[in-house]
Amino acid sequence: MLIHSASQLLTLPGGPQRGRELGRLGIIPNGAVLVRGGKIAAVGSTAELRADFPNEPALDAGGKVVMPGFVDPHTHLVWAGDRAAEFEMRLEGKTYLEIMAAGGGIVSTVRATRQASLETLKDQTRARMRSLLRHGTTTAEAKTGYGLETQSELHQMQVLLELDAEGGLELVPTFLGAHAIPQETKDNPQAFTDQVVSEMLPALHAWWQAHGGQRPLPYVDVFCETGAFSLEQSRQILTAAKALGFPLKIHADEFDNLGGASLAAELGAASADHLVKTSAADIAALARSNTVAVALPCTPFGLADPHYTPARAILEADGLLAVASDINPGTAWCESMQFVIALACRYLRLTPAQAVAAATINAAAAVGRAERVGSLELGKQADLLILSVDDYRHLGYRFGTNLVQTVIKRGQILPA
Ligand SMILES: N=CN[C@@H](CCC(=O)O)C(=O)O
Ligand SMILES: [Zn+2]
Repeated sequence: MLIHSASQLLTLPGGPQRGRELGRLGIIPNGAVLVRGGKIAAVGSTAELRADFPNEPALDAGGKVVMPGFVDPHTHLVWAGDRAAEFEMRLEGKTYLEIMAAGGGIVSTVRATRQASLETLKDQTRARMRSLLRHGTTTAEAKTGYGLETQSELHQMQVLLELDAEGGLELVPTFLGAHAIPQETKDNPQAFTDQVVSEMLPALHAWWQAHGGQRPLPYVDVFCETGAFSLEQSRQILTAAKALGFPLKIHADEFDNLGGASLAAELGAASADHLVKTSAADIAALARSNTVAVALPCTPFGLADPHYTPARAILEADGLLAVASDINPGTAWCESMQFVIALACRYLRLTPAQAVAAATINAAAAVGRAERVGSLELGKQADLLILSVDDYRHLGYRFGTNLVQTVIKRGQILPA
């Protein structure tokens, strides 16, 4: 299939974009892309590709933007129920950490999720996945983390693998058994940390040998935060995971600066996420590493908190920056990377070009898939979008409407 007559074909060439390089879109005006066998077979001008492939079935992009599908590198997609009541409590003055300390927050979603059957969890998660796809996300990282005990966490992992196997939105699984301290051990975070290390991670490893098929091991993540896991406990969990061969991620500096970003850099984690209260020393450590800094602007927006990730400082330091939705039932039920881009332009002070690169090729790097998705380059997976606009800067500029007209996943046009 030859997709032609794109006003702007955004190719995002040359791999992940560090520091001031961020925003290299590789725009081909009046561009075209040849898709064969679910992969990108050629990119160029419409005139060139039409001359070279005259008999190829054609799809007219109609003078609109064509670009890679968004990669959402941080989601909590699997949960049951909702927390609308907590939203209201926050508006009335309670903080997220206060609600969490009083037995609400993450553990209240844990109660609902533990009770839900596999089919219920799949149905509720599938509905969100479809919405992500309609908004242009073609690959998403997805975390467990609403079980907080081995069987329930593995149940959520099973949901993720089964939904991924259905096709459509492609999922990159992450194990987040260390998402919060469960009610059972709420006065003893160290006991739960020890349980994650000695029971959950080995069980996950064994489960993966039986159920993971050919897939690489999933990421292991931890919520390093006041009221969740301390820096030392996070180190214990991530070090144990690394020893078992798992690739790593961390939630760091959402509310307090505990040093989780430096820990991520030291352990070679794929990403460190949130990074709102990150110190200059942590930023420098990240910038010296290949750990991607993942900003989640929907989260402070969702909490009506004025503090956002210091994205410009990360870029000045020559760090790798990506953006993600952080979709979750507590702080940020947002299915749209377009909205993430709109927030990133305003609150992270990124240009639309920087935000687009942070939501595609750099986001792919944050989930270890930069060789396969996130750009339109020869041999990569044909995951692409046709927008309803002729200038990519409408991403960021406009918000609250879906500017994605057509989604193509592995070369297949998805039903609208
Ligand atoms: N901060 C920790 N985890 C999620 C929130 C999850 C929830 O509140 O249910 C986050 O990344 O924002
Ligand atoms: Zn998260």
